[in-house]
Amino acid sequence: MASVPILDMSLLHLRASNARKTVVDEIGRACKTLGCFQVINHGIGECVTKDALEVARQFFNLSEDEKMALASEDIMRPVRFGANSKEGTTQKRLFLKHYANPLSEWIQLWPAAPCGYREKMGKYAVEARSIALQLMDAIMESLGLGDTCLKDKFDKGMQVMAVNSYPQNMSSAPAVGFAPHSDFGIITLLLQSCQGLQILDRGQTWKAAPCAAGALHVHIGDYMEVLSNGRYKSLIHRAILRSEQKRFSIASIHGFPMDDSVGVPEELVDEHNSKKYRDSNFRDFMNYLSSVGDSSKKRFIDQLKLQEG
Ligand SMILES: O=C(O)CCC(=O)C(=O)O
Ligand SMILES: [Fe+2]
Repeated sequence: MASVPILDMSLLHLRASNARKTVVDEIGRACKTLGCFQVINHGIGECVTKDALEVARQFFNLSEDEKMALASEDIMRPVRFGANSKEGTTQKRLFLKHYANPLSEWIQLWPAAPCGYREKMGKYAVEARSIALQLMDAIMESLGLGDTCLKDKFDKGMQVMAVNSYPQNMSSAPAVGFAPHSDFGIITLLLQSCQGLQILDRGQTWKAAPCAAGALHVHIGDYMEVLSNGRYKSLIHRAILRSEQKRFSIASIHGFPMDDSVGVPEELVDEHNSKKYRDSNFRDFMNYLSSVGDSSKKRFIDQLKLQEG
């Protein structure tokens, strides 16, 4: 099992004391040494997370035809349903992806069934976004960029919800349900119905991530690697199938506004630290994705790296 720091988010609100600084430093250390951490006391109620996982389960329980009628397979569409059979794994992960911010703009495109999907997933999406904003602020603060104009970009930033369903592993051999990858966004909040997430630690060893009740898993995406000029590397992770049961997870991925370019902040570039990544935006990522397909072993971040020297 990976030793993932569990941080108390309520301490972030104590601006007047040293408590906030202590947590910000701990977050910075976790981002640097591991690329992920987990948070407790984040303020999202237990019934909100339970309801979101429950409507996810109900969505995947619909017939194939019903699911296909509620979402498109087209990679460029805002509500997308698909399977990972192309990812080189033997058993299928099903996924539903949709945008979530601003919610009022997207929610009417979300699946109209099962009953309560929009309301319950929407409630979780809004709360997850609020946590993500607080965490992105804290992470920028840990880089010494607390007062930059990035706040506005975070506020108007995009949010993609990836709702995943993994079958029970029926074979006696371990099986990967989601091939190794890093997420393209700035940070990802991951809610899991049970254990199954594995992270590649800095010793290049796969370790199971804990799944404690009430804790949310947070990891660094490719765009945070760019925003930190490589100080915080995006986390490579995968999901394995459980032999005991089906598994569901909801990844809430947070980025800049869709058309805004993400680049290395000038504060992080000097004569000792060259700019390590080129500017890009979400559309560049989508174009990259449609050019390589889901099966790519390459990571988007590798396309952004500038040559040293
Ligand atoms: O199901 C999981 O634990 C991982 C999901 C994931 O990595 C993703 O949706 O990007
Ligand atoms: Fe992921």
